[in-house]
Amino acid sequence: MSEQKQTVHIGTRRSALALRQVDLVIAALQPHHPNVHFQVHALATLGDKNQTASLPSLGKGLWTNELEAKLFNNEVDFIVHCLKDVPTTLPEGGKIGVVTEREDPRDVVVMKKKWADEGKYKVLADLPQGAVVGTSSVRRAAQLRRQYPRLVFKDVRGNIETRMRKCDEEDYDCIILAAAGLLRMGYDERIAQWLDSTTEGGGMLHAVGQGALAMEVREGDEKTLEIIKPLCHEKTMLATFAERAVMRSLEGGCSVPIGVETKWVEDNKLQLKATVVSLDGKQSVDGQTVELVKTIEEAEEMGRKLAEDLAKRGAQNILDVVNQGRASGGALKVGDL
Ligand SMILES: NCc1[nH]cc(CCC(=O)O)c1CC(=O)O
Repeated sequence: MSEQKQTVHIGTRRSALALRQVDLVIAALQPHHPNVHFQVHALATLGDKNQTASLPSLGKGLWTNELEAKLFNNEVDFIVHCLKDVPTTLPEGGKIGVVTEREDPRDVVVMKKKWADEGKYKVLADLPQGAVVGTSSVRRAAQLRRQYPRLVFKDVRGNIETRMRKCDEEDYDCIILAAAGLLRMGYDERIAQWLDSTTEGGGMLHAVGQGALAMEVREGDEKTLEIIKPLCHEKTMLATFAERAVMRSLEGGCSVPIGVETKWVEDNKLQLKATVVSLDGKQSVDGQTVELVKTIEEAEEMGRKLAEDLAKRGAQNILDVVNQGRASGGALKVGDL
């Protein structure tokens, strides 16, 4: 008699990217658990439903709250998140059990199709005075304002396909996206320029956790943890937990102008860079450190220490202005400045 199949329930957003990510997770887990049926539960979160408001105005948990409700009422056994969308402090009872091996964490430029086809503009430095860059990320807008003060920044909301369509058809010259989303969806050919701390002409540091997937479980659910742990990538988990500690210590959220970059420079030595930039791009505080990191605790302590260094050198003042502006309903759209 065939062995009874066990069913494991997975929660996910229902965007094309999120569904693609769950497919990748199931394809990687199934060989480890041939007798498990993975059942996908997809839903729209606040961030998916509200495609018009600025991201900062939607608050923390805009990509996760509804999924965590299903986790805590036992409708799902774990959630597949984009780690960068997971607030740095989880609700009571939630735990990040697994972080997958990271896709390329960089941000990239997608040029308007007309410009790409004509070869008119290839990189940000080619764009003329007043050219329009689409992004709803204050992190992206603040850093690029600093590097390219002649450019104009304008909100662009929606999933990857929607944002590329708006770029091609509406009043944008380019948009800024995460490479990871484009690569997972097979849109590699739309990548015009890669942006990181070494980009010629001016780049930027990526979002905390960008490019990594996180699997959230109920605290103490060792059974589910046992099922998903084959996908845990230690170096990515350590690096992203150091990044998350920077943001947590600066009391930032998903929508604050904090950029990071991590790199394993020797076997167990982690290089951590971070930057905090004012929304208008005119003030910034940058820092970096290299430390021996072998445990989550060491990773988080590294992030905390760098955050304290940044705060002492003016980063906290920059973030206080950002948060005061938000509290008074100030500039919440990247185009408001
Ligand atoms: N909510 C936006 C979001 N969350 C995660 C990704 C990219 C995929 C990743 O970082 O793993 C994106 C799209 C983007 O920033 O362009």
